[in-house]
Amino acid sequence: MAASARPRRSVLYMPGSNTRALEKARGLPADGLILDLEDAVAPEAKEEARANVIAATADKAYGQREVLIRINGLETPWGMADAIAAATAGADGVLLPKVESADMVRKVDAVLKANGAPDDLALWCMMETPMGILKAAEIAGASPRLAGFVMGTSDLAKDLGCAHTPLRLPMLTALSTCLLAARAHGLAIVDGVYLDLGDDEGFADSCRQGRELGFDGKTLIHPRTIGAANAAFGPTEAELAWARRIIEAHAEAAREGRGVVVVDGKLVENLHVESARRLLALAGMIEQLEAGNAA
Ligand SMILES: CC(C)(COP(=O)(O)OP(=O)(O)OC[C@H]1O[C@@H](n2cnc3c(N)ncnc32)[C@H](O)[C@@H]1OP(=O)(O)O)[C@@H](O)C(=O)NCCC(=O)NCCSC(=O)C[C@H](O)C(=O)O
Ligand SMILES: [Mg+2]
Repeated sequence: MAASARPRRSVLYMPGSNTRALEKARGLPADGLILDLEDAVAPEAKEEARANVIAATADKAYGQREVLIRINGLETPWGMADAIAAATAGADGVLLPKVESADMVRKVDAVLKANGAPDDLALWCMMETPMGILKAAEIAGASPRLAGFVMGTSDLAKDLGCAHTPLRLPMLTALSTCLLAARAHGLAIVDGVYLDLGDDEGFADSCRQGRELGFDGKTLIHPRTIGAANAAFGPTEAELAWARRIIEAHAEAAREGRGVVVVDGKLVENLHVESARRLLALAGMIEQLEAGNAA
């Protein structure tokens, strides 16, 4: 499954054990939600968290927000039961942690299929270990169900032994490797979390960097950061105006038999027009999503 085109500017994690957060997310302006059964949930709360998450997704109360369930790995005591429960929970996708091989993806895919998962249930992979990063291309092509990658920069920093600095210089190779693999296979890709909830400026810089690198959006740990992520990864009015201008100017040039045109001193070719059309389409989808969620 190539990633469906939809806004993924802000994707908020919440622990499946936190019923207040699961409830609160119904009214939050995040494009996507990750209902977590893995690292945010203590071992003694795993069963209860699974039941909470299944109840929350069965309710269909998250509107048009994209809902992913992050299960525990199949090698853990909870992973198999999580995958079986998630198969028919009504979520948009299942997010598999610490993926290190195509085989891991195929095993979960098989469990989902054997347990009645609909064909359009997407599979997403956390990219967060050195081996996973080295195998990114193989993982990205592992299953037709695969729709996207989520960067797990906290686990990655731990395993690399590198500093988790605001602009992530020590992880840039890993981020870019996953971007290359995801885009080569038509997958979506969402950036990792920013851990310092008191550092708004650092958060904004990190979003800007993520967008420049090519990520579709950012994973978040607290609702207070949703607005800034939506602003950083959404098109600005100036970008939309430019997109409309170059589409028009290029169409005019084409009518005159020319393939390129110069607008405000900048060369515009067909590839720029394609990007401009994609941006306008994203803006339309954002408008629709926000209207749907506000209704
Ligand atoms: C970090 C938190 C523990 C803070 O929680 P809390 O103390 O409750 O914060 P606030 O009092 O400021 O909350 C204000 C209201 O917002 C709601 N809230 C808070 N967080 C969330 C959330 N994530 N989703 C939905 N709603 C949320 C509170 O309930 C308050 O509501 P109200 O009662 O109406 O006032 C907490 O934010 C938290 O648990 N965050 C998520 C942590 C998490 O999921 N971590 C795991 C994912 S990160 C990861 O694993 C990355 C990856 O794997 C890697 O390796 O990098
Ligand atoms: Mg992790």
